[in-house]
Amino acid sequence: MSHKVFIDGEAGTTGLQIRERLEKRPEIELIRLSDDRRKDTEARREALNAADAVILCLPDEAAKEAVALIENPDVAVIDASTAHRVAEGWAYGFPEMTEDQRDLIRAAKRISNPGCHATGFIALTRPLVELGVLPPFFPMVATSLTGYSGGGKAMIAEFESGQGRERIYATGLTHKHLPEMQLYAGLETAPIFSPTVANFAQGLIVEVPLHLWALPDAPDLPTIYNILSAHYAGEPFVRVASPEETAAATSINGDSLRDTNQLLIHVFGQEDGDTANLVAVFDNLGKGASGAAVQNLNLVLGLEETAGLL
Ligand SMILES: NC(=O)C1=CN([C@@H]2O[C@H](COP(=O)(O)OP(=O)(O)OC[C@H]3O[C@@H](n4cnc5c(N)ncnc54)[C@H](OP(=O)(O)O)[C@@H]3O)[C@@H](O)[C@H]2O)C=CC1
Ligand SMILES: CC(=O)N[C@@H](CCC(=O)OP(=O)(O)O)C(=O)O
Repeated sequence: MSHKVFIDGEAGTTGLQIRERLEKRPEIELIRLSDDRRKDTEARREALNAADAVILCLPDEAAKEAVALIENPDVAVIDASTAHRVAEGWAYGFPEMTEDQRDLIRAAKRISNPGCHATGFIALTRPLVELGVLPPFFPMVATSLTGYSGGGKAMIAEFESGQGRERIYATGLTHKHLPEMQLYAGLETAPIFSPTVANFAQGLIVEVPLHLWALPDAPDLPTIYNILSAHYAGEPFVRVASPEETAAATSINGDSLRDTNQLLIHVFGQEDGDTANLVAVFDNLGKGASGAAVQNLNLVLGLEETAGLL
């Protein structure tokens, strides 16, 4: 049986990578609009209502408009934008987050694809909050190093023209991923979050440093490792590096998982030390966007979760 899928925003950075992952799959029939019709409201309305699933790879306002154009109750929507990440009635598209999240996604008609930075932060913290090792009131700090494709077509053009400069941004401490980071990590306050965009195309490293001594029960490093490693055991796309692998990783390149849907976690620190640095490495356009969207699509269409993904 073939499944009709429409990617609204197919010509953009995220959309293009989703198309590349889907067009090789015989069980998926892509509904496509010609270049002169891809922003035409009536053409989009028709495509949005004719699909079994649609993936929105649009700016927030256009994503909201697309959802409003859908009248067919059978259409499943996966929104890659920030528009619905903490909205009522939308399932958060991070299947590995908790035990029941995968089933929530399978049953949902409205799925929000997580933000790239948020994916790393939540992956590192939610299992610890869930088990009470990280209390919800704990003041958190996170940084991120992202490839420039995270800024879409405009930022790609800036860096590829040679004009792009590495920089910290979101300096007002109001990054658009803060609400989803707080909500889905299970925290009472948002983290202080400082991202850096660097001169490589695709990849992301999120870091969450922790003073273990300041946590209520002062857990040691092996406790943190064991919780994360048990939480992600058996996951096809999220892996916690063994202590030996982490000890050997004296530096990490931002683009080391480029073109995959993998997310690799390191728990850095000394076994008997009282500080830790939790690190998540992945592709901002893989597990941080397009790969994650395809994983969610597979779930919502009842297909093999790993189909078409590395
Ligand atoms: N890049 C990334 O790493 C990530 C991006 N996202 C999110 O995914 C969404 C898309 O981002 P990204 O792919 O980077 O952005 P791009 O700017 O690369 O692509 C956006 C696409 O949407 C098209 N578009 C804009 N308005 C409309 C409209 N009204 N109707 C139809 N098409 C429209 C644009 O057309 P045109 O080509 O004419 O400009 C463009 O092709 C955003 O919400 C972004 O926040 C999420 C996670 C990661
Ligand atoms: C380099 C850069 O600008 N990156 C974007 C994140 C892209 C992304 O994942 O966020 P959305 O899905 O929420 O758009 C940013 O930090 O705002």
